[in-house]
Amino acid sequence: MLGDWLSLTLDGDVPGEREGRLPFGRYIMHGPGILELRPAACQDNARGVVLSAGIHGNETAPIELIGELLARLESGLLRLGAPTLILLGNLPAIRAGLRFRHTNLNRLFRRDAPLPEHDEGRRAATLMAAVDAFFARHDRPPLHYDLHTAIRDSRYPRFAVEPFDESATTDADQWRWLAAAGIQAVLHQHRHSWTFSHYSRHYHGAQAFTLELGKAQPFGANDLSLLRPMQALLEALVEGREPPGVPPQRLAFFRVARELMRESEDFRLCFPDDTPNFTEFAVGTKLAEDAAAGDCVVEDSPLAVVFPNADVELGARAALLVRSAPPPEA
Ligand SMILES: O=C(O)CCC(=O)N[C@@H](CCC(=O)O)C(=O)O
Ligand SMILES: [Zn+2]
Repeated sequence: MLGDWLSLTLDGDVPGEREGRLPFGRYIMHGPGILELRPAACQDNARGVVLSAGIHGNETAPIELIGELLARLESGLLRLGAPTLILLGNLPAIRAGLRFRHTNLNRLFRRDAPLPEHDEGRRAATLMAAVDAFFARHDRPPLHYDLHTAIRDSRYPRFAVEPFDESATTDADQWRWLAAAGIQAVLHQHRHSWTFSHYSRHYHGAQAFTLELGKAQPFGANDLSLLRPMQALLEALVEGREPPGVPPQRLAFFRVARELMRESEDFRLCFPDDTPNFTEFAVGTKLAEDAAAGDCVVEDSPLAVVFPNADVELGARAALLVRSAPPPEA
């Protein structure tokens, strides 16, 4: 049954059985794209694990990765040992192969602002409620990995975005696990970003990251062999085992210096569309022209660009401008 859950969900079918048995526990379908796995026996080290994918509908590799995880749980190759919530984000956008339909779902995860009255607004509310209920049900250290792929190539194809929060701290173990899982760089956010991983960190104190796992490709075109170390991390988490870790020296750390916002219709980035993430620009380089905000020029010291995208909504982020940062203290 679980092996079919992804395809049934994406076909828009309602699976007949909403609850069922697994070799080492039970599954409960709380709604479309919301699947909880409850272990028969919870391991001592188990976290409350939230894994989300498809928050952007065109980012398919993480969905395929989760499909493999579910198949291995169902066949008993993996021994479920941690409460786990699997979430598929923007279902209509996944079906259409689009990043989003009306607005970027990954900017809507906040409690203090009205949500838009369309698919993405309603989905954000549903996903937040699912996470709240899951973390309330399971008294385990909360963890949320929101799995994505990026539009462009990257000097570091696999990297983590650490959401900002004044009071949350990241356990040193996370860097060791992520390094062992093939993550190559970490980007610290500099302010609240209202993304899904930020939601879990800010409101639940979870160990939470957006994980960028390569470049976005259509279903079937992903090379999952590059994600085997990440698969090993996810498997350890759902089994409630302590994941493998390596010294995090191999991670490159960056901090956001500023966000480049699109303020007007008359906006353009002054570098080629296919510029890879983390490409560095020298002081004095003009990065963008905006009829309202004026030119954006690199000042003080070189800046690298991450997630450049001129084609965003007005008032949205068109790029993160980042600088290398010291590794966090162990
Ligand atoms: O490749 C791109 O330009 C976008 C990739 C993407 O979807 N990134 C996430 C990052 C979320 C975060 O800042 O934690 C996003 O933009 O939502
Ligand atoms: Zn994404």
